[in-house]
Amino acid sequence: MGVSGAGKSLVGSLLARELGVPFHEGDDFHPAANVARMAAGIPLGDADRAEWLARLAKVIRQAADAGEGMVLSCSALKRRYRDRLRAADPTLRFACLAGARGLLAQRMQGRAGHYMPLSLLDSQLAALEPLQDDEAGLQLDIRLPPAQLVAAILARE
Ligand SMILES: Nc1ncnc2c1ncn2[C@@H]1O[C@H](COP(=O)(O)OP(=O)(O)O)[C@@H](O)[C@H]1O
Ligand SMILES: O=C(O)[C@H](O)[C@@H](O)[C@H](O)[C@H](O)COP(=O)(O)O
Repeated sequence: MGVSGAGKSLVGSLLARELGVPFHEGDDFHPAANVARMAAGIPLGDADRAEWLARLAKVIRQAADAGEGMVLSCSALKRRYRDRLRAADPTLRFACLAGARGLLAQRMQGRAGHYMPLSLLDSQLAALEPLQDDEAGLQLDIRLPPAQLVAAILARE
């Protein structure tokens, strides 16, 4: 989890590979209208994210019911979004990728062909509610190289 540019897709896919489990890219579950909003520079609100979260919860529940592990990259910016996802699998754990605005902006600008404009970074940071003490998971510093981030997550397995 984390704001745009935090490294969810990169770190999540590497983690899934290490674990030998499927990787799901949360962005792929946004309704087309959400992608259009973001591409137009309009931040998503709670109502926009409801269907997306329902789709993510379904993926989580299916894996849990099958007794299979998986890694899902998704922003999950607010506590209540994470509660919604945890309801699908109470054993869900979150790795929160966190860092400074400057580095996030640099990383957003450094990737090509993504619909998410840099202008939405501040709204993402404003919406972000960090992991709370009673939420299973860990917070990670995005200044670390991807392999070290993966190792830190695996060390908590
Ligand atoms: N820890 C890291 N160190 C160096 N580059 C990174 C790191 N994490 C991500 N990146 C790069 O930053 C950009 C944004 O990462 P990405 O995984 O697309 O973020 P998100 O999915 O959270 O939006 C990508 O170009 C990615 O390769
Ligand atoms: O809840 C949201 O507002 C979105 O999920 C958002 O956080 C996400 O960042 C975009 O979908 C762009 O995707 P990237 O995070 O891959 O840039």
